[in-house]
Amino acid sequence: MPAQLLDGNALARQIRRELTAEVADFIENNGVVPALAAVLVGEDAASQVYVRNKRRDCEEVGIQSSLHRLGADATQEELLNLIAKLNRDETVHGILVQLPLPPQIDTRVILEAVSANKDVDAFHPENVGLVVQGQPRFLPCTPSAVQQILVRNNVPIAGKHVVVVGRSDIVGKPLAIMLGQRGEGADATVTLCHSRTPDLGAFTRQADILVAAIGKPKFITADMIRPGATVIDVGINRTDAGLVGDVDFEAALPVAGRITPVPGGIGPLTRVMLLVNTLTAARQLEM
Ligand SMILES: Nc1nc(=O)c2c([nH]1)NC[C@@H]1CN(c3ccc(C(=O)N[C@@H](CCC(=O)O)C(=O)O)cc3)C=[N+]21
Repeated sequence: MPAQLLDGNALARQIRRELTAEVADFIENNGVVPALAAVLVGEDAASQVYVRNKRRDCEEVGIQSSLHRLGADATQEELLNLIAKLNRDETVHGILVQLPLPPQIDTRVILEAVSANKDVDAFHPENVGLVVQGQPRFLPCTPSAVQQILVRNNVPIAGKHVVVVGRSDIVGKPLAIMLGQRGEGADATVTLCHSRTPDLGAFTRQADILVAAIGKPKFITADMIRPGATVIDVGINRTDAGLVGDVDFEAALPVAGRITPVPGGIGPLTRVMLLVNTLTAARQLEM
């Protein structure tokens, strides 16, 4: 039997429906519309598409969104000034600085400048620390998307062996921490593998849940998957053949027990988590 598809588009739609009601309630009770400010620096084509999609998502659930653009030659000071203005603006609850930033700008400096209370990406060191301590203010969007697609599809996590491949600050590292945490949707035994892991297949074949977050097209091949395992593909790789994940999907399908497609898997859910965090930010700031 081929793998069950874990449909990120369908789940994203369902969560947006739930959020629409919660946002309406919030507006009725507080007389304030939750608002996200997106900051886009430069002309990167993919970034423009992402930001447009995020704003469309906001509109669908009743969250206000604004777009703040700077040219590709913007200085760090200009960007810091814009962020300071958005930090002070009481009508803005969430701030998202789309990555990557141009080379003349120090990304760490920028991510630290965003008010931790408005940091809906959860990239600020204070918010990273709170996640590590199990007291999150916001959950990082892609790791949260992975956790939610598992939980909402009743994939058992507690006591299972999760193998995460890829140790980035925005996906692999926080995800490994979250799934290994004590509590709901967690309590897994987690192995974090990366580019310096020798005999990677020996690790991935032990996974009940295998998460591919490497950023290399079709890097995870069928022989690296334990039969029946749940395979979560976080990869978004633009190739001549279109958008492909980090997993060789066609080859994995007859081996895996469950699998997320690309597109239509973790990507759309990641965007939903930004909406969730924006509502959370509005609740915390308007209390
Ligand atoms: N501050 C910041 N926060 C981010 O969360 C952030 C970022 N910068 N920079 C870039 C990455 C990438 N990312 C994606 C989100 C959704 C899809 C997504 O919706 N993907 C669709 C396909 C969309 C398409 O065709 O490109 C899918 O997988 O079905 C993809 C990629 C968020 N990122």
